Amino acid sequence: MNAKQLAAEEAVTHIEDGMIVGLGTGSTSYFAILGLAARMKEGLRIQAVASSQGSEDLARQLGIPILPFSDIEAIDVTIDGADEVDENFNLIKGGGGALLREKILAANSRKFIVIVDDSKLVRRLGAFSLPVEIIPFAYELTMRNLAALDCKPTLRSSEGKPFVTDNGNYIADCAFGVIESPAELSNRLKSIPGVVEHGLFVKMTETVIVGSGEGTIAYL
Ligand SMILES: O=C(CO)[C@H](O)[C@H](O)COP(=O)(O)O
Repeated sequence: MNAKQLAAEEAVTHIEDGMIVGLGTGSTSYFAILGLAARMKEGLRIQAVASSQGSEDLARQLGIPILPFSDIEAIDVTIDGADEVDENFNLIKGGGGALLREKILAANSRKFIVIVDDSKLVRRLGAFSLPVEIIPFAYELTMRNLAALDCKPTLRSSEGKPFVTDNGNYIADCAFGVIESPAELSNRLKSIPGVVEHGLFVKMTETVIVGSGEGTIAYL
């Protein structure tokens, strides 16, 4: 079993009958969705909400019921991956482009479990370019305002065209280098008109499960 799968399968053991589960996005969350479906085959009863169309489609294929948001008050547990986790449990997310929906799910969850392989652990965030979701209108100006925060923004592309999120927006991947203060940068990014959301998750989780290539699982 690979490191991502190990972390994902451990996270799934936290899910109990009757829970509403938030489904993350990405290759680690993929294993969590498979793990939930496997537990449902053994009798677990859950309902879910998803952070991307891809995760929703996968869940439906596997028979995991997806609820409309109008039917829920809160999410019991969300399980999701991350691109970087620092020593204070701050995260960079959005490598898969789903950061906006992922943050909405995490912010509305009683518990947010982050699952990663050990390559994602860093002392300080920033080696991974920070994904920032921006609206397409005047995105060139928004990118200039991002660059003024002392980073190098690159418009994410796919097959020669701008990558478009599930929300119809673009992603600017911003190379900051070491991020000294995630909380301060979060506020500065949110103050730029045209920025919808960014991939800094500041103090949003208390549970990080790490799988390693040696087959071990650790809770941070
Ligand atoms: O934030 C995400 C998607 O927007 C993912 O959780 C993050 O990119 C990690 O991906 P993976 O599990 O494939 O390594």
